[in-house]
Amino acid sequence: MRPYEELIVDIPNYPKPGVVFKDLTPAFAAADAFAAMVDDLAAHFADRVITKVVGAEARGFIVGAAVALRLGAGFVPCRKPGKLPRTTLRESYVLEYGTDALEIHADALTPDDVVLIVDDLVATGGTTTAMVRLVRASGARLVGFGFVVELAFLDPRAVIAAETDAEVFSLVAVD
Ligand SMILES: O=P(O)(O)OC[C@H]1O[C@H](OP(=O)(O)OP(=O)(O)O)[C@H](O)[C@@H]1O
Ligand SMILES: Nc1ncnc2[nH]cnc12
Repeated sequence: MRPYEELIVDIPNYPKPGVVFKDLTPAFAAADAFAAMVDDLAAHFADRVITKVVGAEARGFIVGAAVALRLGAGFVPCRKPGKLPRTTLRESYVLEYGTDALEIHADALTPDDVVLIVDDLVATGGTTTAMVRLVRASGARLVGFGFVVELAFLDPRAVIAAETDAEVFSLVAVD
């Protein structure tokens, strides 16, 4: 078992009844576990020339920025509405426990960029779908997805496959 796996804590009925929340903060806080997580994600994509990692507020920033550093790529944030100061593109999405929208700076990616989307967790695939659409609208080329946790029982791969054939890689699958 990799060191981060045993540090992911299940919180039943958070943030609402019926949801089992996967708390990754202990795995971020342990230096060896955090390093292993970032190294395992980066290693999987190390043979690709990735120019930008795209990640979503807020937990996607923690993993995404670290993976970007390991890959020698830049990091581009997707933020909740109203947080980015310049002209943005916006996409709405549905969460396991609500709805929201994400924005990206309109000039953050160019058609020359090769993009990896990174997040701590994929559940319904709603957040990921919004990021795919923002990357596409930016004109960049999406090559893959790296997730720490995939809630496979929600079948996010089917949702992602409806958008793109880019590779999906997860470190921990929850069936
Ligand atoms: O696949 P989905 O159903 O879209 O869910 C996955 C998203 O949910 C969490 O973020 P959340 O929106 O809770 O925001 P946070 O990172 O600010 O806590 C997680 O970090 C993913 O981005
Ligand atoms: N079950 C869950 N645990 C942690 N983050 C989430 N984001 C969406 N669903 C989640």
